[in-house]
Amino acid sequence: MRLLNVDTIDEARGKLLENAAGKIPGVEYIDFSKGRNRVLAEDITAAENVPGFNKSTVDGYAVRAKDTQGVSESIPVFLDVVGEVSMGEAAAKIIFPGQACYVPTGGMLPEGADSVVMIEHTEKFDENSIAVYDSVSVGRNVISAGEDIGMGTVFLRKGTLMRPQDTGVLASAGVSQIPVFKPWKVTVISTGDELAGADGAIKPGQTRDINTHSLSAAAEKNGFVVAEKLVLKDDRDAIKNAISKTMDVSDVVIVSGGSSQGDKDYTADIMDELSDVGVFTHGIAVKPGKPTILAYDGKSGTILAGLPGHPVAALLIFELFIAWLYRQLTCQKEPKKTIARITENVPSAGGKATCMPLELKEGSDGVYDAIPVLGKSGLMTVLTRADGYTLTDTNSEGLKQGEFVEVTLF
Ligand SMILES: Nc1nc2c(c(=O)[nH]1)N[C@H]1C(S)=C(S)[C@@H](COP(=O)(O)OP(=O)(O)OC[C@H]3O[C@@H](n4cnc5c(N)ncnc54)[C@H](O)[C@@H]3O)O[C@H]1N2
Ligand code: MOO
Repeated sequence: MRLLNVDTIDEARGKLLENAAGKIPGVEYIDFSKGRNRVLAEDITAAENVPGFNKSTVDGYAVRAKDTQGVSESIPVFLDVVGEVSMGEAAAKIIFPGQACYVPTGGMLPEGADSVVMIEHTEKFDENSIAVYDSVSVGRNVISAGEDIGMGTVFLRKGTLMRPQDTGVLASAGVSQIPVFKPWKVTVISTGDELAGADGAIKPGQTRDINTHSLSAAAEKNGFVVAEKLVLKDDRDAIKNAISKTMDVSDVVIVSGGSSQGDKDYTADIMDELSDVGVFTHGIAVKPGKPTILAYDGKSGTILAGLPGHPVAALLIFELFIAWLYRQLTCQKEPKKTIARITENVPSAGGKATCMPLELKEGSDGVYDAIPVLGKSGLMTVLTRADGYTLTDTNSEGLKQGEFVEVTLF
């Protein structure tokens, strides 16, 4: 009997991290506006205050708050209007007690003013004065200089996966070039005599190639660059040649199919032959994905991953190991999780962690119900129906109806 000597998920991750510790991606500087989905390689410190001046958040009159103490709709205070601030220009006047200055929303507060009364709470009294019918406190209707970001403070951390709001905050602070981790170059090789393309009719016994496309899409989703996509027959030499060639131009070479124990399952042997560290994991205690192969070649600095041919397993294992490793090496946070209530019992896979796809529906009490999407790992719709997955412990007895679990969203 040839049984795989399986690692737990944590053991396999530990070995991956240890062997690929040198794979921390290099750093490149790019225009901040092109940063979406890239990962910051350094903390970003503000070289200027944001905003750079005390800024009104309303159209109104800049005043000294003290002057409006005790004021109400029936007891106004009369202030002299000494001028008007223009948008985009420095406020020239100084506001002394008893004075006010018109300021538009976004305009700069004149020196001496510490608050703004909204225009609708004032009335023109004569050419040069207003009646104020509202009492304001210091800072009212004002964003203070540096309130958003103080000069010299770190406002984005290394490891941030850039979202639109991060692009916005960089713009606000005048940071035009940002250091980001270089994306890994990933080659995706699908193997199998049965594989056919997406176009045209297929013959009985053929299967349309899914993994080349889904794994390339997963690579791109994680910010990687797909170096090559190849679809090969179960031909040992052809597979070996392809892996050997693409190792020179890739950080990761993924081979889907041929990971198991069949007569034509060459992937593990080939990866072992081509890498100096060799295969350090063949078999992981996870369902789906048990036959996964992990190897490392220190000479070329290539991670070799043999993913199971079953498309659901291939995609989940990519996320659990390859995307996870990149996140670890680039100091990223793990994807957000939500809590949801399992709607039915799901038995455990016996000594294996289960990566269970789940569909989320909002329950009557506002808490998410998590409906297990049951189905074999050869059925791609299992993942299209799912909103995320939960990962059970290796020794778990399974999921119990009504139990709350953490769901990682896709
Ligand atoms: N005797 C055993 N057989 C199998 C075991 C086992 O432990 N003992 N494990 C099963 C599990 S679990 C998995 S997962 C698969 C892994 O198989 P391979 O990685 O060797 O992949 P193949 O045999 O080549 O293919 C499996 C299945 O997936 C389809 N496939 C493969 N590549 C693609 C692709 N690019 N796009 C779409 N579908 C693909 C292929 O046609 C097969 O149906 O082994 C089990 N067997
Ligand atoms: O790994 Mo297999 O994916 O359990 O189907």
